[in-house]
Amino acid sequence: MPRFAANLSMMFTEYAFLDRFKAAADAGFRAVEYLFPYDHPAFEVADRLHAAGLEQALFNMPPGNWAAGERGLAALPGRQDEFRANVAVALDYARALGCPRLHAMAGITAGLDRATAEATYIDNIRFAADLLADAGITVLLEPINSRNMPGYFIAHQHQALDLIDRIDRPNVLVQLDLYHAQIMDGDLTTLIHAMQGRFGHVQIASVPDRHEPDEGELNYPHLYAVLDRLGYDGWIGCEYNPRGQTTAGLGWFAPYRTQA
Ligand SMILES: O=C(O)C(=O)[C@H](O)CO
Ligand SMILES: [Mg+2]
Repeated sequence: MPRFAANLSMMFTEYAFLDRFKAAADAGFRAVEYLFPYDHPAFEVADRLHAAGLEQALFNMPPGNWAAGERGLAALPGRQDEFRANVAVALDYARALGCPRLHAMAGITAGLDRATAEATYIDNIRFAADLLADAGITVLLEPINSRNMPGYFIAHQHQALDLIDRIDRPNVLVQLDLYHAQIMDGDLTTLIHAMQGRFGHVQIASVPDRHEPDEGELNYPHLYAVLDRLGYDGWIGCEYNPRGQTTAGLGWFAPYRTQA
């Protein structure tokens, strides 16, 4: 049975961030993910997580200047020192939260020399993987669709798989966001089978509107069954924008709530 993690960057936004943990637990979730916890001290975030009895499934390493349009640093030549300092920051938070997965965003590399960006990325992700391995943390790489994030370093699943082969570290896996994968690649049942063992986290949202997974062109109950048959026992992150009030849109979650 699938196990779902509420994404607190997109869900329960009716509440202040630190209050979303209890809201998610009250709605029946047993795990959460979000983009960035860094506006709050790690101990404060951990206190809310633990008070709500939740697991921390995933969060992102610091992405550079998000407000200025930066979307990660890992593939940006000349930003290696900042990226590597950010890995240490994320590690501190991951230890406080007991989080075994960190997403390393690559950055907007349109206009940059591709070979240089790839070499920078491989070196940086190797650094992150080696630093995080002792803490038992997996580094995740996520292809992001070019409609939502034009110019982002990787948009297709095969690009991430190729880079992971070249990075050659056992604790580097794909963050398989099925919303992005449908937009850029499609054929998801075959794709998931082909990627068995290569992804360490899954995320979902409706396509094309990125709402609850009960509308749009994807048959998510079929995809949950595919993941189950492959023995995927990780979390499925609900990275969607609710159509309205978060709990009003959780009808899709009812059949899975006891397994959450
Ligand atoms: O954009 C996504 O789907 C993600 O999961 C990134 O972590 C945030 O942009
Ligand atoms: Mg995602």
